[in-house]
Amino acid sequence: MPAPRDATACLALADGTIFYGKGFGATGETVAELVFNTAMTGYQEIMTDPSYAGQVVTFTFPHIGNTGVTAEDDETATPAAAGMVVKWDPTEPSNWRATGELTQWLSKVGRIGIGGIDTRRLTRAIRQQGAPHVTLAHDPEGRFDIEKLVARARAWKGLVGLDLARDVTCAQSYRWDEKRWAWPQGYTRREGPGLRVVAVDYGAKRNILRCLASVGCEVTVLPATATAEEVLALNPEGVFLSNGPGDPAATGEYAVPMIRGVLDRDLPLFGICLGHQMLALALGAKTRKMNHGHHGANHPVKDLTTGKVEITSMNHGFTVDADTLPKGVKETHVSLFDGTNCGIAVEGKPVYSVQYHPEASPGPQDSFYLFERFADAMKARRA
Ligand SMILES: NC(=O)CC[C@H](N)C(=O)O
Repeated sequence: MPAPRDATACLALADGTIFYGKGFGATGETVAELVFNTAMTGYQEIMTDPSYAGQVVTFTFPHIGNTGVTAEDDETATPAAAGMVVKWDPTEPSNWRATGELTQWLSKVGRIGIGGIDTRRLTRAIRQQGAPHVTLAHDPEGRFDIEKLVARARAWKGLVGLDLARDVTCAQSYRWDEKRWAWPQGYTRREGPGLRVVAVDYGAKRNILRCLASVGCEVTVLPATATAEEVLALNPEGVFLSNGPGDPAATGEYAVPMIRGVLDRDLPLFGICLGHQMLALALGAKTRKMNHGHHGANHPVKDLTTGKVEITSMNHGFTVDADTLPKGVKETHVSLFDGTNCGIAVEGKPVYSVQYHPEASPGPQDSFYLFERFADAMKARRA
């Protein structure tokens, strides 16, 4: 199919399918895995979630841009997602919190956007093919060498075996001292008692650190490659393993020895998403790549202990294989969409993790209790 005359951007899938559209944001080319996210809000939080490194995000919700952008919604300093695909041209912002426009912000942060795409057709292709490899190109002159773009997508090796946490982690350890809180409506912030938590940063979202602070944690953040000795030298009362991009098995090469060293000390330990997957690996389980993963803000998850269902925020393309969980480790949560594992706990110990995002951002806050559980475990240990 020849490029339509007004096309200024192009999305080339590795199987040769081409989508033309209108470019916005940065110009140039990027190669990545293509996923879709079904959240109706929170495009800025999604674009700045470090877990999206190596991925281009298709937004299935059509009104993108309508709340503009504000630095308050950045989940990290520089966005990790490689680019964004939307149905319409981004909408003009109309929101009191907006300090800027999505398109200008995207240019500033050097990420490519493409609008005018049949995102329903594209989403079906993602579901059928399994998150495809793509090249996204934006050229205001509309010059696209389609063969080259497809060849580049085909040549890319993909996320399996790729450790990206090293790229997005903090360069140095730091104390989380922001005085902004995050908790569900009606919740009263817990003052003190200053629970000493070490959070290992594999690409941590800021709202996780805010949630920890909101339940009374004093958080020191350490880079992804921190060793057990470095973590324990800070005399933590609890250790947190963050979310992050890439293949957990690749990241596990350095994370697993650290986690095992911490597990030996019987400290409360809590992990989210990549942190969940790496805790599972450290306990001896296996992870695998999913077809197209889970990316959205309305995923039902069942708590197998209480029978309650929570609506959760999700963003993962790998999953823990529950059949490989060793004795003494129980499955605590499952996805009601496809039955995949959504949580584990070590029996009799305050060591647990979840595949989804209790910090929301964006999404519902049903699962905030997990942060309180972590704080309670540390307090119980003190007592
Ligand atoms: N949000 C995350 O931490 C994602 C974890 C992992 N990179 C995955 O895609 O499954």
